[in-house]
Amino acid sequence: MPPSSPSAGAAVLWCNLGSPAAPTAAAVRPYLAQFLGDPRVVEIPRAAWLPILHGIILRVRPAKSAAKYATVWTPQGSPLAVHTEAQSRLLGDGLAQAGHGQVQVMHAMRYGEPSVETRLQQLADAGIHRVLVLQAYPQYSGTTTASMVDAVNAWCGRARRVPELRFVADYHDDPAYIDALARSVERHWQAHGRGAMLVMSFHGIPARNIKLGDPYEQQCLRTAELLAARLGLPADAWRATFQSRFGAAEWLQPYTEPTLRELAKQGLKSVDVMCPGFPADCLETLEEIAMEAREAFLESGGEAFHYIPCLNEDADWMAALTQLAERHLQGWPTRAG
Ligand SMILES: C=CC1=C(C)c2cc3[nH]c(cc4nc(cc5[nH]c(cc1n2)c(C)c5CCC(=O)O)C(CCC(=O)O)=C4C)c(C)c3C=C
Ligand SMILES: [Fe+2]
Ligand SMILES: [Fe+2]
Repeated sequence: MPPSSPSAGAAVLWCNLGSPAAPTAAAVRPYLAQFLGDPRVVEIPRAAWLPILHGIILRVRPAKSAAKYATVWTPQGSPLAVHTEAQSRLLGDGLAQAGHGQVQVMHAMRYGEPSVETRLQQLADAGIHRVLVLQAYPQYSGTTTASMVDAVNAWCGRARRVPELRFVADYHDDPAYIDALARSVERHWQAHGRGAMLVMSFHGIPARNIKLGDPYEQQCLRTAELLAARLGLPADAWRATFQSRFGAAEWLQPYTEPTLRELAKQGLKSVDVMCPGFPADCLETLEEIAMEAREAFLESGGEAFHYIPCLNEDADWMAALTQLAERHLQGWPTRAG
């Protein structure tokens, strides 16, 4: 298809946060510089924040983060990158099977590679001028979802031919997403038995963002309520918590690890922990939850900690994602012939 053809189908860009290129301080430093230099992520005035970021944080954190990444890294790369790429391939297969053979699916990362900019340029070079931006963030947050839109807009700001664009803001209450999560919990219970409580841990954000209008907390709580209802859990059998606090400011509460410690001290012996806001396992789930939070629970008197993996390449989840993409592709030329 020549690059200027007006009917070269459409593309889905499956976007996730991204990982460093390697679990080394040298590779983590530029990744963190890009991530923590994003004004959507840290909303402290630049003049105050950049000296702290470059003078303190980027001197200390890369080595510590790299050591954590090393504990979860796979021969194929970071778990987040491996799962995101596989999901993109499976979404392409799902759309092709549903008859949308003209849709090209690619994955892109907000920080690191393959960047949103790289992918938009590749699509433009291939003559594709309709792009559906679908993000691996079921719950909307300005820190993540809007930041991805910024990256798309940054490329568009330099492009001569701007593609027709669609963004999916969130799918926190999508019945097929909730159902895929529920089935993954049920499968886990069948294989490993059922803990006395299900803790659903979401990535945190600063509490201030909520006061300024970010719907993230409300959407996380809605996901958790819908999932608990779908599983038939009474109110005292589940909790929604927030993890990965960064810095000294107040973040969304209750915090995951202190909650797990507290529950264990109150006599809870067994717990199932899952991370419904992360479609792909990553540092924050495999290291912070499945390793660190486990240790905290067991240290505090808990006896059985079961981590329920993220949806990753789960078939129900991939079907849910395919349906979501199909709904948002409507009206675009997606079928051959
Ligand atoms: C200042 C801070 C941060 C905000 C706000 C934030 C929001 C946020 N993040 C995710 C998803 C992920 N975050 C991941 C890693 C990670 N997050 C922060 C900081 C903030 N996140 C840092 C500094 C890091 C890097 C690791 C570290 O040094 O601690 C990841 C994992 C990436 C990987 O490579 O595995 C994900 C995924 C969401 C969904 C979110 C807001 C809703
Ligand atoms: Fe994060
Ligand atoms: Fe973390």
